[in-house]
Amino acid sequence: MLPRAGRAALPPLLRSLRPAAAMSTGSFLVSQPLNYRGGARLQPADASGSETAFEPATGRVIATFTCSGEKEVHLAVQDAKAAFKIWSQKSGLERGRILLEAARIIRERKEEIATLETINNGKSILEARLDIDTSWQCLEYYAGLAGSLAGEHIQLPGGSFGYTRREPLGVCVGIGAWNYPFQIASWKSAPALACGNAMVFKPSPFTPLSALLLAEIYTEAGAPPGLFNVVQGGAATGQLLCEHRDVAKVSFTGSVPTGTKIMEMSAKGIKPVTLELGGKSPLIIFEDCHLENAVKGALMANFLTQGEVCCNGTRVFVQKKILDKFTKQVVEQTQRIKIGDPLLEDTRMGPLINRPHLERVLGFVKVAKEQGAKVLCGGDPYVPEDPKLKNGFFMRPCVLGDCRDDMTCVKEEIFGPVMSILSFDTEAEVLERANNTSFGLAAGVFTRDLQRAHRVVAELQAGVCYINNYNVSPVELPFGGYKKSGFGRENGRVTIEYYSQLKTVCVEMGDVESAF
Ligand SMILES: NC(=O)c1ccc[n+]([C@@H]2O[C@H](COP(=O)([O-])OP(=O)(O)OC[C@H]3O[C@@H](n4cnc5c(N)ncnc54)[C@H](O)[C@@H]3O)[C@@H](O)[C@H]2O)c1
Ligand SMILES: O=CCc1c[nH]c2ccc(O)cc12
Repeated sequence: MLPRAGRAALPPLLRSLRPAAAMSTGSFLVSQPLNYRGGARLQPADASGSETAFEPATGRVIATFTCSGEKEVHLAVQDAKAAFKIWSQKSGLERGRILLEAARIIRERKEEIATLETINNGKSILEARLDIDTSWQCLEYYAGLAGSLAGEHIQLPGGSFGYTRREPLGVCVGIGAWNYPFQIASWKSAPALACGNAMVFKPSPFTPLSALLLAEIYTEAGAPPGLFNVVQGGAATGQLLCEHRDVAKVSFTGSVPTGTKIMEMSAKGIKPVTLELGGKSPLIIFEDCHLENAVKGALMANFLTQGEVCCNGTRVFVQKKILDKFTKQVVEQTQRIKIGDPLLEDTRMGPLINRPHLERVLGFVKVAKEQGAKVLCGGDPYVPEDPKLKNGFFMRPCVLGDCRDDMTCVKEEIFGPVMSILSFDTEAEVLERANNTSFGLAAGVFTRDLQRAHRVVAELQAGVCYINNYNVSPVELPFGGYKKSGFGRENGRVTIEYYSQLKTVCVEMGDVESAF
């Protein structure tokens, strides 16, 4: 085991986060620099504007920070390049050992990281803890794979042979969305580092904080300075990263419009990209399902992280015979969801990410009503009793009935707690309708008929399909989309291929047979 830095060597954010009192709703503030480069937190060398981060539960500003300009982005990439030289020479086993140590530290600090995530994102502490679990599990998983990365040996005529080497790409850029800040940083960095790459990560400017903890943890675990760097900023900073000539790959999680721009920029530099984009996923409930599980599945498919989840099954197709019974139970359970201070143990839904996003989601509900959908519950702003939450970005989770395929709420990604219920008659009909979208991230089926379940998922145009469950994401399984929901995968063995390149070596054991 490599030596760990002592507690006294801990950088300031980590230490400042330790006192529990500073980690309660309505009191957390950050004033330290939020960039991380070369193994230390620092102010960026130059600026491209500034941003503010909020605590969604109270509407308070918790951090104001400088967005990185061209110089800072360049320095971060250079630091990553220097670290890459050292890191890529280590054996997979050595890299795996450091990832394992980082996973252990994340587990040890789970409560602190989850609390920070809840304060900055608004998701319930219960969910934040699960996110952190999936994060350290991801590091453990790729730590395990790192030691077994290998090429092939291929026998050729006359004793000659060839072999392949799986080599890292170099400096990889990760660009994240705000809904799973720590998890996105972990899911991108773990496979990248396991393969021998270095990374510069840019979080969403709405959630700049938790990626810094990950950076500090990698350093504490023994990663060379510069191996994992954090630059803060929005579109301009992201663009500088994508266009930098020393960046070998971009892995992006976010919206389709931004994904399109990232792909255009990467195309100019012939850089491989992974795009984890949006969705409007179908969840199909057949009349022979286990109803209680299907109802639970529909809530899981729609209301985690206030509905701000890319793979949510927001088009809930229910076979006619069970429509009324299913809808009644879904509405009853949705109305029981406890909304409030996300740091309280019994809260199950916190605030949305910010005021403009809340207004946007409420706007979708308004349009749905105008287009003939029936609001069966929620869909309005919510003001918790606790006075410190009166400026928070809360709404009540919404179930829309009488939905049709041509409605805006059924066609567009809302990214909030709004479930649209649609009815159907036959398997062929529902498959046709479920696939009638330009997205293809996820899909779900609830049925007791195993043959039907597999027949239906084989026809669904989606990268991730669930049978009799929804929104579980074990790190062993690849995750990613079809169609406009993106390409490339995160998690699972296959992601190694997205963070490495194959070199073929051809070895001649005889004389050269020249054609000349
Ligand atoms: N498929 C997935 O795994 C997944 C996961 C989470 C979120 N999402 C999607 O992300 C969206 C919500 O997240 P968001 O609002 O943060 O998305 P977004 O596309 O607005 O921003 C994502 C990231 O890209 C950066 N960015 C913005 N413009 C850029 C540019 N021109 N060049 C480089 N970087 C740029 C942002 O600063 C942010 O860090 C939803 O559509 C959701 O479905 C998808
Ligand atoms: O929000 C969409 C799905 C998701 C949940 N956690 C992560 C982490 C990294 C991603 O690229 C996507 C997701």
